[in-house]
Amino acid sequence: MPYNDEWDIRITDSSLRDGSHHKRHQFTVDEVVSIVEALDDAGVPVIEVTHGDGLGGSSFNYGFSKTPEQELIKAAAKTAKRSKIAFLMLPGVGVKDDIRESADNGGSICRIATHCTEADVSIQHFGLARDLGLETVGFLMMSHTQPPEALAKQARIMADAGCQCVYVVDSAGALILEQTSDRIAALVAELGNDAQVGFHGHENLGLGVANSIAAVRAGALQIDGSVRRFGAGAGNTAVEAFAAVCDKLDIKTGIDVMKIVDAAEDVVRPTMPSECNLGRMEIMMGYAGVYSSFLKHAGAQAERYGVSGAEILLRAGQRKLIGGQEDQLIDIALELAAEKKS
Ligand SMILES: C[C@H](O)CC(=O)C(=O)O
Ligand SMILES: [Mn+2]
Repeated sequence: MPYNDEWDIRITDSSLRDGSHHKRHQFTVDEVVSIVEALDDAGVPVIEVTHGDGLGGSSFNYGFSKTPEQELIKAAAKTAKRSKIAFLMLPGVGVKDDIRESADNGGSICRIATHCTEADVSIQHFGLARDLGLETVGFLMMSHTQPPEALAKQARIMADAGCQCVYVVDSAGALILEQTSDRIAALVAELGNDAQVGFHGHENLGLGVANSIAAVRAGALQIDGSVRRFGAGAGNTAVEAFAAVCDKLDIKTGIDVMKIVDAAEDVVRPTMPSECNLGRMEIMMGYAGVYSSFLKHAGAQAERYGVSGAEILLRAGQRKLIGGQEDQLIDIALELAAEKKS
């Protein structure tokens, strides 16, 4: 079943949220306005704008924002003519008042993210979002760590709480083709008509676009990406490449391929501090199953303690660290430094 009359699937661009990790949360209002203008004009249906770690993420632990995220959400909503503006919140990092403020500032899609075994912490937030008349999306982060059946049970908790689309979130860019489609298929089977299923990919093993196509073939109706891959780790599925592939496969996205490739090159790239690399640290994240937003934190600790960033990430994967445990990267760096001395 297609998403609606216009699209077979709906694409959400996350460059102004997931890209915030790569930019160390330094977006300005002018940058947000120029990116939203270009994406809106290219037909991107949804644009997500928030601190990389969601509402309330601006902090010592995650990194302070240059511009308050509510100003960015407001500017995005004022600029967009057709695109809807989404925002992300992680219960505990953000609070319910952040959702109310984002809605007041023009955000219309509330995306609630939890670790993929802890969907129950999202229940009250989905309730609030629906009461406010917002569209709702649920994010099961680090989905590679759980088998399809376990993820489907967590998706059911979100759907029963009022979530209208549950995402398999490959936070570590660790899923490989069938591992993606098996998870999507399990959620589709569990949710039926109760909620849609989505996929959020990362490029740490170079599989973002291929995994997203596998997800669509397994029944996903919503797909995330970031123009120019502007996201954490090696970045997200490139929206422009994915839109082009969909066009060739006759999957309707509503995105104008010529306009989105221009937006990627001429508007988004100049706002990026650098291209999102697929170097040894990023590959290690996909290989070891590490949360993509750990990249900058691991890099900083590697430099501070004179140890290998790739080693830090490998150990983070072995310890199965999850979002919120950024401080443990310091312990690992200290441990590696001590081993180096002895
Ligand atoms: C808060 C995270 O950055 C959410 C996300 O994009 C992911 O887990 O991937
Ligand atoms: Mn992500």
